[in-house]
Amino acid sequence: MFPDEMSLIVPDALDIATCDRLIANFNDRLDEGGLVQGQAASHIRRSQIGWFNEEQEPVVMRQIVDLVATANRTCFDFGLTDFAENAQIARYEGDQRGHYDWHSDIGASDVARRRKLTMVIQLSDPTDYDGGLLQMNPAGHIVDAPMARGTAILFPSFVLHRVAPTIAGTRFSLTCWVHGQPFR
Ligand SMILES: O=C(O)CCC(=O)C(=O)O
Ligand SMILES: [Fe+2]
Repeated sequence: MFPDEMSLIVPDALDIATCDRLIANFNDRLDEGGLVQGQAASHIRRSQIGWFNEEQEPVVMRQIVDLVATANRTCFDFGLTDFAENAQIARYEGDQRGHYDWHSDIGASDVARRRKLTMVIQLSDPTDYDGGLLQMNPAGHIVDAPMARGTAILFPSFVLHRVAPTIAGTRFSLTCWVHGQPFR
């Protein structure tokens, strides 16, 4: 069964304590994101990002792997083979109007062309920021992602999505990609 509106919502993918811990661990270790071919492209993306792997966060990665396996088996049925990139933590600041303009996650690089499934987890409480909405445009209309803390949103990596400008407070997210043979 392919999910409605192309995206699958999984509430409570991470518990609140884990969201808090990831935010606290990463908050002072994030660097400016949104470099496009080495150039700052703040009109496309303004956020600070960091990365973690299975060694650094074994429990979180295990939860993600299990969740993705179930989601793929029950909904997407894509040919997924590996997690070829580390997981990303991003921070969008209201006083910088943190955002990420409309894009697909499938890119030209060797790794980005193998992205098939994208998963975003909402790490922040919705009362901690205004704006900063994750939105998808799977079929010519905009679908807002749920904001509840710990909720995972999974969608095919070719689906257009954005983070609308954050206008107050701070939003943190966790994003990872699952890879396989490029779509054909
Ligand atoms: O932070 C988010 O909610 C989405 C991030 C994203 O789309 C990306 O890193 O490709
Ligand atoms: Fe994205």
